Amino acid sequence: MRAAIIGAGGFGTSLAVVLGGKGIDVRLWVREPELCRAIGELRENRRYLPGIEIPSSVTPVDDLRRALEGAEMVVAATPSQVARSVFQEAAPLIPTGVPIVTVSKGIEEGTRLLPTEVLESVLPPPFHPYLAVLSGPSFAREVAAGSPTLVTVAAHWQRNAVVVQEAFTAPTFRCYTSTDVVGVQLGGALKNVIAIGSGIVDGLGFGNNARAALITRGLAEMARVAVARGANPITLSGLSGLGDLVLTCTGELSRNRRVGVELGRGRSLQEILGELGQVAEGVNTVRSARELAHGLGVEVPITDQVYAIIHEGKDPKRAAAELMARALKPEFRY
Ligand SMILES: NC(=O)c1ccc[n+]([C@@H]2O[C@H](COP(=O)([O-])OP(=O)(O)OC[C@H]3O[C@@H](n4cnc5c(N)ncnc54)[C@H](O)[C@@H]3O)[C@@H](O)[C@H]2O)c1
Ligand SMILES: O=P(O)(O)OC[C@H](O)CO
Repeated sequence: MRAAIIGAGGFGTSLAVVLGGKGIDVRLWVREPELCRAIGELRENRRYLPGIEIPSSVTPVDDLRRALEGAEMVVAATPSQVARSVFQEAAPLIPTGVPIVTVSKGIEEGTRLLPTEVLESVLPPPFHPYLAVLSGPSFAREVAAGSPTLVTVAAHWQRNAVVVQEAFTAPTFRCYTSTDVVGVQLGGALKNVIAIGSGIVDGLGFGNNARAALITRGLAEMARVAVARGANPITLSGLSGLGDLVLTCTGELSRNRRVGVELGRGRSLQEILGELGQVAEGVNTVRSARELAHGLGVEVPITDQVYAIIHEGKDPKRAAAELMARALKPEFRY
């Protein structure tokens, strides 16, 4: 099999390691020509995934045409806000009838579209049945290091999900399937916002009770939005909901959580992002998630406060106090 991975950040590179490790012929599209050359020479992506050896079956290329020629599976691994521009250029080069799997976790700004919907809007209709999403608790570094990782592959067409499941499954990378394309993508996108909130809680030094409560009420909020957008609520208790939420809200490797910790400590967003040098999807997703939820008439108090802290400079302590002072209510409305 030949696979094209479009995007050589941490995650695209880690998936190249997984597929390449299975002997799959991988073309890894690297946007930056110098980085592309360095990956080829050093067999390592020192910019986004240092210390991990890239198998010889992975060929880094900086040309989309070379990346996509003869591809039997295409993996879209760019940050979600640039997927549209990259795939507008890639569209005429993608072979027909092959799975196109997005691994981006976000909601496009302005359109509020999910990654598969962005791809649908730039690819002609014959490509649409082949779209899929792979999502779940999967830090790139742990995936590439061979730590056991479990994810979900969702596609409207079950057969397509199975093809992708079989292509990715490896001894340390186990894939489940789903047909809830919306639920799986919203789980992956919205958890980043709650992870920033969880980081803020930790940065403020609030302790374990507060973090557990934030995760639990965050999940309730994610499920409300997802259901209003047509998802099955059970999906949100799966790998791409609860699984990824717990990982990102508690794991030291999470960039979204790190942004939150530093915000909670009182540092400015600009300073934090300047130091990070990688994508923290929740920073943009919080805006689209809030718009999406308000448009659907869904209450998202945590998202609202994370938005106000990030984009309106609200004091995190005041945001926490306002969450605690909300009107009293039953935990669930059965
Ligand atoms: N890193 C992880 O652990 C992980 C795990 C699962 C999913 N994801 C998701 O994968 C997606 C990619 O994240 P990542 O962590 O690999 O990214 P990263 O932060 O490691 O790297 C950023 C990537 O974005 C590319 N990029 C930046 N500006 C661009 C532009 N204008 N046009 C095209 N490409 C541009 C860079 O070339 C680089 O490949 C995100 O949606 C992320 O949520 C990441
Ligand atoms: O580092 P983060 O916060 O972008 O999280 C990475 C992945 O989404 C974890 O599954």
